[in-house]
Amino acid sequence: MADNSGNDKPFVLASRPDDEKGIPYYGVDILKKHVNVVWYEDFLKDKAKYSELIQGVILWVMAPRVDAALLDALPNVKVISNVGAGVNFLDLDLLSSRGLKVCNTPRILNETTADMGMTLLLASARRLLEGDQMVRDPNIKWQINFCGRQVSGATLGIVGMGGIGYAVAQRAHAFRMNIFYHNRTRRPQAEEEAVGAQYCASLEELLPQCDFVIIMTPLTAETKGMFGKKQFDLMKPSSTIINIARGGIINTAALLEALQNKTIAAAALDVTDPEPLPDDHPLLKLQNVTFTPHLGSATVQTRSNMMSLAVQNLLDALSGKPLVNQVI
Ligand SMILES: O=CC(=O)O
Repeated sequence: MADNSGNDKPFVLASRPDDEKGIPYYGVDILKKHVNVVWYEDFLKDKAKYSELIQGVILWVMAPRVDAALLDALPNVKVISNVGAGVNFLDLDLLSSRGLKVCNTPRILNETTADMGMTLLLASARRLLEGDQMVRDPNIKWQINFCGRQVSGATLGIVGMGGIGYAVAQRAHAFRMNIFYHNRTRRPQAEEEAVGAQYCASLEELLPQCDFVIIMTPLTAETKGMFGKKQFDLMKPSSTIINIARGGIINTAALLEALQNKTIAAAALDVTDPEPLPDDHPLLKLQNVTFTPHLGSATVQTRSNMMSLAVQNLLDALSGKPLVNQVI
């Protein structure tokens, strides 16, 4: 492509590294090797300079926000390339009505995200953060009889048996957990001896049996608010809910009530609705909730791989090559 930069790399819009959701330094290096980066803030300051040049947008942790106003200002944009698997935050109808391609980076984050799912499960079960606080804080009495909940041999329910769900099941199997799963379609591979998960056709069947329930399903119109009062009422009072998918799958008010009323024992949340939670949100006051700030795929190795794949997707889309990771 001819441009005024003295090279043939396409111009691509992205979020600046010092933004809250900006690209980290290792991502910037990968990006700059292959494209001319226009930082979103620079674009906002001088739209006339960049509008016509920009052919693609790289989305890092859902930023920058792609809406009709942005697309109106980018007449030559052809592809939106997401560094991540879930694209629930994009208006796919709008993007397809404008003839744009959307790509994502599924699969390469499965193992890392499953590691995080198990990390949250273990941390919540064994009260890791409360124990850490107890050791550090001179105002909290050090006590050796500070018990958590048993993981080995306990029963895990996996809601959403895609690639990440399967990787969680493999890890849970190594912990000798009994595994149940619920998925729109049955996954025979998960039921084989190597993992030994048992299928439940409904949440009604799955939830009452489980000590831990981990949510791994994408956020769609069908899964939005999938966990509300009715589902928490079906869970054991000693059970823990873990969400490493999207905050909106759980009704936040119902979760708060379930935790406050001891309908369930604990929660471990990598994602919330809203995200982040406002500083004064009552969930933040509860000791039996373990939080992480949407870190499912957050290792430098995996996030670098995701960035490389997203850039490759973008370049393929611009050069008209067949797309492996095309959402629309
Ligand atoms: O949340 C992260 C992703 O969708 O990849």
